[in-house]
Amino acid sequence: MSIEKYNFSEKNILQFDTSRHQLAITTQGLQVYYGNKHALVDGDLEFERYRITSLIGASGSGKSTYLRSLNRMNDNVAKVEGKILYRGLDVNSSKINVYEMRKHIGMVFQRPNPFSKSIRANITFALKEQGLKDKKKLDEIVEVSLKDAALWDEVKDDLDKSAWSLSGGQQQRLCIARTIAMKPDILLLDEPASALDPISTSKIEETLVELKKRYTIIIVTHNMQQASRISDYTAFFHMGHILEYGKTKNVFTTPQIKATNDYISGNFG
Ligand SMILES: Nc1ncnc2c1ncn2[C@@H]1O[C@H](COP(=O)(O)OP(=O)(O)OP(=O)(O)O)[C@@H](O)[C@H]1O
Repeated sequence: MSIEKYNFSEKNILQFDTSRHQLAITTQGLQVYYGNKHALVDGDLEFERYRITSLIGASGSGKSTYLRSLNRMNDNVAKVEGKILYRGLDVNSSKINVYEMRKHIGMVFQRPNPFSKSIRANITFALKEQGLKDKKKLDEIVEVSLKDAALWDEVKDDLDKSAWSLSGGQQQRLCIARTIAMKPDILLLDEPASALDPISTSKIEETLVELKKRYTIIIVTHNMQQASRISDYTAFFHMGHILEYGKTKNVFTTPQIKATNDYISGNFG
């Protein structure tokens, strides 16, 4: 398939045939440099569709660098080499329309960052920018997205209140709702609960486990309990290398290498 600029639309990318394609996204030979700093040395991973994969490892090991490369958040910040294969296209190609691609591969950041707008407008803003005007349709997307992010019951009577009136945990679920309103295939989350209290954290975790029925989720986390509670697969990063990858249960109970064992048992990092 040729990759021309602006062709990242549904009709131009491969449709998933779930009987044949089990992988949502794959990276091959991904390497990232910040100037002379070789922050990601060998980023080869495959992400199974409709699963949660945790990226774990000590501070500075390259987890966020890897995650942010998956939807080109490192453009203009770092040099990214290698392939990111998604539905027949290389996301890392200079010919990709990054704006369109991010509708398919969405990201939620560490700190909740709702727009300074109403709860409703946080969800409808990008949709309206894209030309969706039908109020009924917009209302429907607001409701479905907030329900999917497990926030609807808490905010349904306050949709026109400022998003900033919400608690940190609610703001983060609003950011998840805002991202899934674009109907992405893949959700990237960079420590989405690290700034939240334990109750908000467990709500986010429950939400993610529900969401994996329809989305492929890749999450950076420092919280080992969180990784083992919610993820199907875990990748262990160490000094820019992905040293271990496998089913979460196996990585946590029978790690294959000492560095993984040391990290998950708290001996370093
Ligand atoms: N914008 C940047 N400019 C220069 N160096 C950077 C930049 N971002 C990250 N790095 C460096 O790249 C390496 C990997 O950082 P990265 O943030 O990916 O690690 P991490 O495993 O996600 O760490 P943490 O868990 O602390 O977020 C580190 O040495 C970091 O200092």
